[in-house]
Amino acid sequence: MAKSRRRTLQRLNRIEVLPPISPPADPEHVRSLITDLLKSLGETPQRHGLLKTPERVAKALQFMTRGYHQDIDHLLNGALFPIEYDEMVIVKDIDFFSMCEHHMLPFFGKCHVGYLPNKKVVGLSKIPRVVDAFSRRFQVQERLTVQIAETLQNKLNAHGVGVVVEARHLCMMMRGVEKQNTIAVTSSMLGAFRTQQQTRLEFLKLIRHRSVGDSD
Ligand SMILES: Nc1nc2c(ncn2[C@@H]2O[C@H](COP(=O)(O)OP(=O)(O)OP(=O)(O)O)[C@@H](O)[C@H]2O)c(=O)[nH]1
Ligand SMILES: [Zn+2]
Repeated sequence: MAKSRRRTLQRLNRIEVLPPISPPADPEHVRSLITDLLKSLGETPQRHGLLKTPERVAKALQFMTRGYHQDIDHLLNGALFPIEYDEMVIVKDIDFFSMCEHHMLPFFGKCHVGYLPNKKVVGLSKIPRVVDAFSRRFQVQERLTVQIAETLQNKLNAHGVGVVVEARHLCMMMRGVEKQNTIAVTSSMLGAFRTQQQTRLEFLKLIRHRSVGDSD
């Protein structure tokens, strides 16, 4: 099989193996698990300060993992516009928060997205929404990066997509190797962003460029 076809199939496969949309967790069950967790860690869940903690944690976890219940098609449908614009579109400095799947601790930072439209553009706000849908889950940074890029490529049928994610991982800061200033950078370059060096360089230059509204 030709190399490029194998690569395309691998890409499609990765999209197809996205976890299905799951129903929201039962809050009562999560609350009791948190109570047990507190007990196991040596706490007394009945003491005053902890009485509402399981409920608060259940709510917080539900919020921080809401990506599992988001339908990307639904999210993008209605915001794909047939517009003749064939220059690069970039939405950069998108703040995100995710949770590392190894330690269930946050990793967070910025995501930069660029694409070369092919007869249609997507509503600008939908790009951060896609970033949120994939980051609000238990993740590794590499998979997050690829899922954002491949979803946009797939849904927009773009000439190319580039995604760069820069993040700090609390599992490397507050435990483990304890490095406070380390930033992990990942990227996924598809289509023209992979095959044309000039396109990739333009994207990388523009995401480094100082933005409107930035202070001096
Ligand atoms: N590639 C990748 N690794 C990650 C990510 N988040 C956390 N990790 C790493 O996952 C690895 C898990 O390694 P293990 O040796 O199984 O776990 P550990 O003993 O807790 O590792 P330390 O963090 O080194 O203490 C660590 O090296 C983490 O830094 C991520 O998004 N991408
Ligand atoms: Zn981790």
